[in-house]
Amino acid sequence: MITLSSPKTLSPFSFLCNPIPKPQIQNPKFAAVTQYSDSNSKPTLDSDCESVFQTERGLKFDVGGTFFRHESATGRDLGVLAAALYKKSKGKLRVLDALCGCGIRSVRYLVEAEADFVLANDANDENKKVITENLSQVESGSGDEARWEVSLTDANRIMTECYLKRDFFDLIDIDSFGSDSSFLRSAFNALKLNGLLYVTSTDGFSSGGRRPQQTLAAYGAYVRPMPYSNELGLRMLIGGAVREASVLGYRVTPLFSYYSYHGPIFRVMLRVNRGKLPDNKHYGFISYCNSCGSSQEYSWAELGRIGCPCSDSKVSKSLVVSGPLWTGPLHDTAYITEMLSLAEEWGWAGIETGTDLDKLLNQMVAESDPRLPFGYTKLDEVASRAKVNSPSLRAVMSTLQKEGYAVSRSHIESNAIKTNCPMEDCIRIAKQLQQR
Ligand SMILES: C[S@@+](CC[C@H](N)C(=O)[O-])C[C@H]1O[C@@H](n2cnc3c(N)ncnc32)[C@H](O)[C@@H]1O
Repeated sequence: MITLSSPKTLSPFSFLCNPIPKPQIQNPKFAAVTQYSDSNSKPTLDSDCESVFQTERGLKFDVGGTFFRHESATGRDLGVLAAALYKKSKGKLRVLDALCGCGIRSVRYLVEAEADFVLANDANDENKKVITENLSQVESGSGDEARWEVSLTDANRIMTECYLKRDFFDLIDIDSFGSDSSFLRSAFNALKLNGLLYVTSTDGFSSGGRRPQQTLAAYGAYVRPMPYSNELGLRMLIGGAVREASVLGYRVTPLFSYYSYHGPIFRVMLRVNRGKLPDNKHYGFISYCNSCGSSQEYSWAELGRIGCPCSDSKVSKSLVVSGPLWTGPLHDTAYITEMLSLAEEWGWAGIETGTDLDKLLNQMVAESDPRLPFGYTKLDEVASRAKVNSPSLRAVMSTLQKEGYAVSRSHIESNAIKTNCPMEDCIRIAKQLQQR
């Protein structure tokens, strides 16, 4: 039962006295607002509609002039599921929503994941009214019993303040514009051991390999153009977190990795523990040969053998290399399976959007098959190399399975497959299918 009460605002921090410049708030053309009506809970995207909407669970949100993206709803759904699993297993959940916008995630963490406490922070003090009004749907409590607080400061500042007070969180959500890398270190510091860090990037240009100097600065990875750029984006994000975590003596494990072309948005849920990655396991390099279309992974120890079997010369103009990046699993299968059962138990089909969460989570389970390699193979690329029309996804997958290869769809690219079948055999199969 949600009751109304007055909000409590976090006091300013006197000892961190450098004034933080007001962040550049993008005036987003994407911030079209979704309106839900009581009669029809399916949203319609319409930038002219009112800025108030209601979720299927009766929560009302005013997005006011805040940055609100309807398309981020699936990312919010996944975050809430993970938070609820954490609460179920640990019995306690304290969340820091470090860039909360209108506070929609904060409310959802409180009501749907039953968080004990949420600190909702946003640097834009013009958002205060909207955030507090939205959070006022949940009783605020007071003192040790406080269920939520609002803070209006820079995310790094609030996380550093919490760390210095030894006030640690079970889950920190960093939903930033562009790259989140500047928030990582203070987020690790403010997180409990075994806690969850939900990080974001909306930097599709960089993962496309068009700004290698920028990816080097932000994520410590030199990223070049490769056909599976959106998976590179996720791996670059995780790799950046691996690097930052190891500076502090932590290691991260991805629980799920989610890409959406709306934005685009790259979101990764990481579990953070003390310790280093053994021998830089899963933190290495990937090569792609533009000539033959094959990809290969290399650990740091294998850097000396970078090359493509299709070329006599080791250094080929056709070969591009990106890294270091996360080369390990994008998802923890057991964890996604738990998320799936919870979504089913709740009767969830995407609480805000009606998205088919079951389908998404099932695809994530399928693409977690340990036999499947880095990247995905776009069927258009296969068709172009085979000089045939693009084959049907279903026919290619069924042929690959019959030939004993591992294969799955990719939640990242609809007309692509993940497979351990070499490109030359994919080309052969595409030609055979064309002849039928
Ligand atoms: C992508 S929006 C957040 C959307 C929100 N989490 C949601 O689910 O709808 C990013 C927010 O970060 C805030 N912001 C930008 N820079 C910040 C900073 N350095 N510290 C804290 N908040 C910041 C902006 O005011 C904006 O509301």
